Amino acid sequence: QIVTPNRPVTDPRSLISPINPNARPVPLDDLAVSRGIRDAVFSADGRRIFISTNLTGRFNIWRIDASGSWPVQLTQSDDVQEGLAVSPDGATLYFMQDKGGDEIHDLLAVPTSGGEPRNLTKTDNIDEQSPVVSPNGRSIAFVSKREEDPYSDIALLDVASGAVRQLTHESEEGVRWGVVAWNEAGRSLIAIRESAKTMDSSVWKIDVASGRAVAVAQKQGVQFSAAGASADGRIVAASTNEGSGQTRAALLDATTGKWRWLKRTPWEQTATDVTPDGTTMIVRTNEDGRSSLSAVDMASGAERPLPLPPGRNGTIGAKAFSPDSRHMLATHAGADTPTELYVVDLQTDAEPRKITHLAMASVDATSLPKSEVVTFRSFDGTLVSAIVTMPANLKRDGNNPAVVLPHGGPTGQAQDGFNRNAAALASRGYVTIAPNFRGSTGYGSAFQNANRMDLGGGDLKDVVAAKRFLVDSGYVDPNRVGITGESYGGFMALMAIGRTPEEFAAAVQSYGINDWFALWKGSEPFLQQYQKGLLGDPVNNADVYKASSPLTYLNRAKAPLLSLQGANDPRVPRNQAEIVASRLQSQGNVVETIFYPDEGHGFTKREHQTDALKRTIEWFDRYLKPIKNSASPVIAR
Ligand SMILES: CSCC[C@H](NC=O)C(=O)N[C@@H](Cc1ccccc1)C(=O)O
Repeated sequence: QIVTPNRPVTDPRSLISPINPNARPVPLDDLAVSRGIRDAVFSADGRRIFISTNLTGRFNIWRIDASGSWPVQLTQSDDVQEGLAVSPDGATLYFMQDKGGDEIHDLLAVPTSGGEPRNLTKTDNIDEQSPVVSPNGRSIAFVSKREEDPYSDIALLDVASGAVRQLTHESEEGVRWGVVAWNEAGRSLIAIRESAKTMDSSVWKIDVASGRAVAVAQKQGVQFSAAGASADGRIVAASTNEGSGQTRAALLDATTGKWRWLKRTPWEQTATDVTPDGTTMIVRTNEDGRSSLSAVDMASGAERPLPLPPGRNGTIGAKAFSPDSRHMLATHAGADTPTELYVVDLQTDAEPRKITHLAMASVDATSLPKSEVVTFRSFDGTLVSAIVTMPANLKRDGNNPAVVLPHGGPTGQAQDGFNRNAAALASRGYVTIAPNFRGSTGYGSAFQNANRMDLGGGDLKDVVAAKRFLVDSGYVDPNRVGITGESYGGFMALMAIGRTPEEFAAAVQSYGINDWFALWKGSEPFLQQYQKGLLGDPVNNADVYKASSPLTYLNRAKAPLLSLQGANDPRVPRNQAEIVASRLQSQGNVVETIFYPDEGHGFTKREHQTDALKRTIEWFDRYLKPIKNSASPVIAR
């Protein structure tokens, strides 16, 4: 049994389908057309906000007045544009862009008044990401990774000449650097160095002139991160999992090494941002998938909760603040509330101002199903939490269909925000459950590491325990439960139909892993290190790779499978889905595979998002819902 934050176990019979005369299936086109946000920043004078959003079906950059206005489109492209950063003189907006989801980004610049974007890097085999502009506007710090390297570095771009200087010189496989903030009026940078293999991370201060890097917080087996520093660079807004294994935020005195902790909580607490004046640290507390924000005075340590409604709350972008440090951009979402952008006043308790209206009018809290966080004991007694989205107007008669939604990563977490699949399914009568199986983040390092060398073992048993929790509620028919997920969630769906063929009656997997060894051979070197961290060395641990691969169990699969796959996916390439399809076809199983052109790891183009959502719902309707006028399900089991 793995120790996680103590919380009460939920009685499955306490789940209740509410009576709601307004409840109706949310139109799938309306759900798919409801826009998302990838990034947002204030302009240099604080009067405007730049947002990367897909109003047109493509993630381009739009400009609005900070007081609220009709959005003006600044850039257009079929490719995703994000990583926004504004020059201090307010004239230029920097951003990053890849090609068809290939994850090899360039840095670009566009005049904030509009005009032709200029490609600043133009490198086909170097990924340049996450620009952060120096206080004098002359340099841009960014993360740079050559395609063939198993590590990434920080580099500086001289804005006037376009010359690039490498600031760090990493040599350890699987290590990547990240820029946190410019410090000491531009003389130094605060940076993070993290290992994809061990997940250790450390905080560094880098002298910009000499490139000399000094560790501010570093220890083997420990994660340290930082969000920024006070104006004099002395107090660092930091987080660490040292000791308990659970992440805690603190104010770290970089000169004495002394940590000043916030009030204790068993839940994951992370320093996410520091205001430009260096006085206030923003902290996000993630209580079992529900996150809240607070502002902490960096001199006194006094903490003040920010008045966002319960749900999934966070800051957005590398620079979430107005230049006067008074206002902050935050996102809020809930099961019945699609993600929107808010301006929070850090000096008053005024209600945050919603400045986007991204959702269609029909995607609205009066008709959308609600969620609740539940906890159950898994096979070995370990506490596992999950987000249940419950349809309205169900009878507790054990006849309803359900779908389990495992998340990606595996180092990730299902959170109590807006989930398109959950909203579409639950508004059509499916009970959904998104379990935080072992391997998830948010419950401490012992839980996070508990599926290493055992992918699709104990974590799959947690997923099956989530299904049984729903069945024990009395609402769900155990023979009408499906499973769907993306990436690692797709892997879970494949593993589930192969290893536990009696449990799931239909599956939809999106860009999931089928064969870890084949994936490792074709992966770029940095991802190879992440995989080594999860499964060990592929040659010495060939048996672990085999035992953890769905391919090993597909001969036992019975459930009809729909696979959705980006044709350009650089993380889980299309041949993973092709091999699943040919194996299942040769066995006579029902299998259908759809490839989306110009898409990488995740579908970003509206027509593909719409198609994927519609096919997913149709698949489950076909295989999990009873034939009209008949009591038996469509598939013979
Ligand atoms: C430090 S690299 C992290 C990779 C990332 N994991 C996040 O938790 C990721 O891309 N995971 C994929 C699954 C995957 C795992 C290993 C190799 C390729 C893909 C995901 O999105 O679930």
